This record gives sequence, structure tokens and C-alpha cells, in this order.
Amino acid sequence: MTWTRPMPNLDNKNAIAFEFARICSLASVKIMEIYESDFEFRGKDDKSPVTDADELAEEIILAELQKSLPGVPVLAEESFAAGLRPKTDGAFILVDPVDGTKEFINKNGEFTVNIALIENRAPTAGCVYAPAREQIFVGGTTAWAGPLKAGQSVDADALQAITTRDRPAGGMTAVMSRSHADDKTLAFADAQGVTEKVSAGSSLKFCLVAEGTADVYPRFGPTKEWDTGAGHAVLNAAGGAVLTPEGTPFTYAKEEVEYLNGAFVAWGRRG
Ligand SMILES: Nc1ncnc2c1ncn2[C@@H]1O[C@H](COP(=O)(O)O)[C@@H](OP(=O)(O)O)[C@H]1O
Ligand SMILES: [Mg+2]
Repeated sequence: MTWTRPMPNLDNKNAIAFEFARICSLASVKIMEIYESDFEFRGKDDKSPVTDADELAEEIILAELQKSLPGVPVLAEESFAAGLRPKTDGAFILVDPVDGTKEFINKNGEFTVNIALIENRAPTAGCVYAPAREQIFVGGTTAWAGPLKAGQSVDADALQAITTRDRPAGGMTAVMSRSHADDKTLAFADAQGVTEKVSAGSSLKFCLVAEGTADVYPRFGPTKEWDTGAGHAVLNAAGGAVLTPEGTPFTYAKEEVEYLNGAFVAWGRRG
């Protein structure tokens, strides 16, 4: 008889998040192999860069999700670029195999592997993994962070629970895109009384807020749902929230706009 891994139940958000973490670690072996090589990159139709790492890692992730969560539709960055349109009117999974491709190409380590579960237009479980930095963030009903080398198995006991921090009396620290800064985002930060601005690539920005290193991540420039779902899940689990600048919920499954996000503000704690 062959042993089969027990299927995580969609109701157990922590089990789902750790299953995503396992898959992120596995796919990152290939990503790191390419990262450490003399790789080439190409421009996609939308002019954003892509490497073999994006495409090969996505193949691995899709094959693993098909085994462990069969039947749950998956909306993944590279498959979407190739024309695949899964159903997203029920529960679905978002995959960004390499978020921060510019950071990957610049070899500064600030890129992540992202998998998130979306239910009722909101993320309920997710994993953000930065293999070059050997840091993993996992969020279901609780959020965890810790060190992890690509390919290692993820052991919850080796991770630490993380929470957002109270707003410092001296002023907030904002984290913003390294490669896509814009004037509206800077103006929002200034209007909120931010006293320190830190640049970082990829979905790591959500994680910096989730672990209490920063207080807010404002973003007025464009992103796609797969860029934000996993980081959003980790931040929710750590006690934070992602809202529109007007304070309304920031939602997913926006098929009508091809899953393009509007402006958002990721908060550690409000008020
Ligand atoms: N003009 C644009 N339209 C849509 N998404 C954009 C964009 N410019 C940047 N992004 C998104 O921003 C992500 C990078 O975020 P950051 O600037 O915080 O590192 C990119 O992810 P990828 O690197 O996966 O393509 C990309 O999806
Ligand atoms: Mg991305």
C-alpha cells in the first residue's frame, strides 16, 4: 500500500497555511538553483520581467496543489499570463511563484514565493517565503515566522508566533515598494505622520508589518491579487488589516478587472 499525505481540510486554516509553506519550500529549491546561476530574463507582454524561476516554480507549485487540494481552482501569475482563467466565484488559491522579480534579477534577495487561500473574497490562509533570506511567514488563524532554508521541511515548533505592534508614540514606520515608489504613496505616508520610511521589495512588506517591525504599508501603485493575498493572510493572522485608503474592505476575486488591485493600506494596528 502506498502512503498518501492526509488532505488538509479547508476549514483548518493553520493546516492549509502549513501545507502552502511545505510547497513554497519545495519549489524554492529550483528557484535558488536559478537565482545562484547566470540566469537570463525576458519581458512579458505587460513588460514585466520573467525568468525560468517564475515558470518552473509555478509548475512545481501547481502540481503539488493538485495533489494536496484537488478541485480547488488556482489563479497563478504565469498561467494567467498564458491565458488560463480558473473559476474564482468560490474558494480559490492565488499563486505568485516569484514576487519581486526585479529584486530577483537585481540579486538583492527581496523576492518571495506566495500562496494564499481566498474565501468569500478575503484571504484566510497564506504563506510568504523569502528563500534567499531564508525567512518564512505562515498565517492561518495564527501567524508565525522563522528561519528556513529552501527544501527544508517546515516545523511549526521551529517558528515563532508573530503579532503586529502598538503604534509607537514617536511616529509610525512605513514600508514601501523599493522598485515601484510613487508620489501618492509618499503623500499618504506624510499625511499619516509617518516618521520613518523603509523600502523593501515584494510581499515582504506585509510581513514587516505583521512581525511588528513596521506599522503601515501604503500602496497606491498597481498590484495583482497574487502579489497581495499571501502577505494579506499573514498580516490578518498577526492582528493587522488591509483596507482601501477610504477604510473599506480590500477584496479579492475581482475577475471583472482581471484581478488588478486598487490602492490599499496594510495596517499593523489602527488608532
Ligand atoms: N504596472 C503594474 N501593473 C500591475 N502590477 C504591477 C505593476 N507594477 C508593479 N506591479 C506589481 O508589483 C509587484 C512588485 O511589487 P514591489 O514593487 O512591491 O516589489 C510585481 O510583482 P512581480 O514581481 O511578481 O511581477 C507586480 O505584479
Ligand atoms: Mg508578483
